[in-house]
Amino acid sequence: MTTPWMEELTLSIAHELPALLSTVRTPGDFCTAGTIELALPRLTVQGVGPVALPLLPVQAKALIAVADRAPYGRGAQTLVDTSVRRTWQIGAERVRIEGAFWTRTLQAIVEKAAEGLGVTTAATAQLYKLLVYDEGSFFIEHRDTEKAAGMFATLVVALPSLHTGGELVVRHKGREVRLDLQGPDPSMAAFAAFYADCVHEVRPVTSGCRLVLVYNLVHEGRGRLPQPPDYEAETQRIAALLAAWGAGEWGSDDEAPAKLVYPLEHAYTSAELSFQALKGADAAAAAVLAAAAQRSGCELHVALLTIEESGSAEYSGYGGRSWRDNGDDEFEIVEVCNRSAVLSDWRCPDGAAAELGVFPVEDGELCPPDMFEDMDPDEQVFQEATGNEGASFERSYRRAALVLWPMGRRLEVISQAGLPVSLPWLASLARRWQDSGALTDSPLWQEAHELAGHMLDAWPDRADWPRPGEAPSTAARMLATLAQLKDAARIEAFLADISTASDYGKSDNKALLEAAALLAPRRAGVLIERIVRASAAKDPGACADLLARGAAAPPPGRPAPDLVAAAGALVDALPGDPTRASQPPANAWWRRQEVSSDLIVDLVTALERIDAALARQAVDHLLAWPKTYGLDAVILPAVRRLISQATIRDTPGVQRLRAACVQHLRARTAEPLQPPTNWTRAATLNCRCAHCSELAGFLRNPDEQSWTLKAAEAVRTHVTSTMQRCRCDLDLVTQRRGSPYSLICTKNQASYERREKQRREDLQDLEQLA
Ligand SMILES: O=C(O)CCC(=O)C(=O)O
Ligand SMILES: [Fe+2]
Repeated sequence: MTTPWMEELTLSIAHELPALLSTVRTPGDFCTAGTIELALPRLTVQGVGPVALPLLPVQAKALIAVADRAPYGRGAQTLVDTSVRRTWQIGAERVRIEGAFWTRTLQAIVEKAAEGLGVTTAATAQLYKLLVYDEGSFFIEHRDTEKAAGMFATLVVALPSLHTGGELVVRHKGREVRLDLQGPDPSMAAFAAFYADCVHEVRPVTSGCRLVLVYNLVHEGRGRLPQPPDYEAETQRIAALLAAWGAGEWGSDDEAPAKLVYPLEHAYTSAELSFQALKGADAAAAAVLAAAAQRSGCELHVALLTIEESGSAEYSGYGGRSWRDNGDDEFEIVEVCNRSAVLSDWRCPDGAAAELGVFPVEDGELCPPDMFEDMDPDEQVFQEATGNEGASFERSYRRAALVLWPMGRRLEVISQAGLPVSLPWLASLARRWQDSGALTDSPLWQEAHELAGHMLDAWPDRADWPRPGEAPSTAARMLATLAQLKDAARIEAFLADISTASDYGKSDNKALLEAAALLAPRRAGVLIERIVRASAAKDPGACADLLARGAAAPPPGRPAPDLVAAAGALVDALPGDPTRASQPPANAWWRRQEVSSDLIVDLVTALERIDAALARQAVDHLLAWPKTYGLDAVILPAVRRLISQATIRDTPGVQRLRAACVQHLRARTAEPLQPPTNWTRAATLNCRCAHCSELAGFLRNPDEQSWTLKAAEAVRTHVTSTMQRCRCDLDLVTQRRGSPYSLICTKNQASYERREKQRREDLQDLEQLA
């Protein structure tokens, strides 16, 4: 529902969100942490001397020997109480830390800390103490007292020293961060900084020794002390906006975008993309959006946005908005004809990669929708005009973007991304549901059921056409997943739907029947009949395979589908009789495949199991149209296979086909078969030109074995092709001597040899069949 004022403003949420975010410019939080490369400094402690890093246990002992028990402040007093604070301290005046790189390292730490805290004015770090935490040391929750004028935060730098435990926990306004300040490597130092009014504690060290330098971060100059950036008001307004979006108050699901894509300002490569690596205003926007998304039930990711555009351009020597192409020519863009926008390389707020794949960006999802109008493309190429085409251009933009959607529309977003994304997603839900052993009322199943519903609503007419060979189609993968989920309602809807789709193929059959087995046999039969009616004319082989599989033993514990009607539909659509209405139109865009013996085997096997009368009718048809169902090419190979199967061998249909083959073979074996007694050979040629007539005379001549045709190449080629077309009993050799060359033709008895081979095969077949 749209409220009246929204109609007036005609603003979309894709305008409103960036407007609110535009005031959020400074990143920063109450606490920040990081690691930095550390060129080892020279650390000297009065009473101990030089201290090696990483810290050695003997030197930890030596440090403790010269250290004091650290006190804690209570009101104006400082007290030592090892039940409140148990750690060792060495005052700054007894610690020297130097080295060629140290000043630079500390400077970099202070800069990073200041940025993380959102401090834009200059800050310096003053060493306060060196703290040594041996096993069992800790510091309970406290706030630091202001130890120097202008101090606004505490900076802790952990020096390389092996230990476990000792995490620093910082709390502020109901939020908490827990930091393990142990560099990942001895050449790294970890640091943390937090505003002075934050409550913090150090958890007990459970082994080893924790060694930290504590600094006061001091504000230079006059003016108000830095404060943690507070975008609470913005966060609240954005959270309210997002909540309204999720509740449909910015328009129904059809009107309001399902997701929002907010491009960032800085450039990031795919490798460096993460919430943690965002800079400046990007980091600020991400932090506010992350908090607002969490409060309003939205999911937030960062991803790479790629926009590609192409269209027409014009050569322009003058003004206007134009770009200089690498040469001297100037072009102006006339019209953007194609635009594609996709998201990839997803990351979660916690830094993990999200396996989401490539998502399209739909109209109305970019924030703001016109953001690319003023932006320079990352790449732009102009193509000069050619003879029949005007000048054109291609360009692309690449930006990191924050992407969010209401949790309630997540499945819609995934299905909107298309089958390459939604199908694996559904399969993973199904697998997880099956592994969990849960029932169909579990949330996981419901989620899968809902996603499948979205996918069926958007199922493409031809999911993946043309389809690569025998790979299972997307339809088959969908059906297998629905069968895994035992989702009878969606299977039913899907089978009713794909029955008219033109991309059904043989490789779908297994999945199709496994899914159909979850339906009532009668209903399964009706749906299978529809599929056969829609596909039999185009692919009778696939339909025959479907019926043969369906008529075979059903999966254990499942009734067989009722296939009589589907079988009838296939028999009606069998190819052959050109007067049948079910025959494909002459202008069909597909070409029917040749009838194969597979079709006959499947057809007869299926029909003999499903309905004897239909089997009889089908066999009548096969024998009535020998041009389509050639006895030698199709029927005989099928019969050989059919009689090798004990369960089908003796059925009436197979017996009739066998009898027809036997009759055909007997007739052929009765014909006389003798080798030629002289040089006369068959001379029925399909050309009467002078050369071919001369050839015919030679073939008929009982006394001539060889003939030489000395003629130009064109003539030799022509006569050769006649001989090949008419399968003359001749061996050919070209004699490359003299001009023109000569074609020497020598008679053989190839046709007799072919017949003789055929005879041997026929006799073998007869022995097997009769
Ligand atoms: O050891 C730390 O990480 C913090 C120490 C601390 O809180 C303090 O010295 O006040
Ligand atoms: Fe402290």
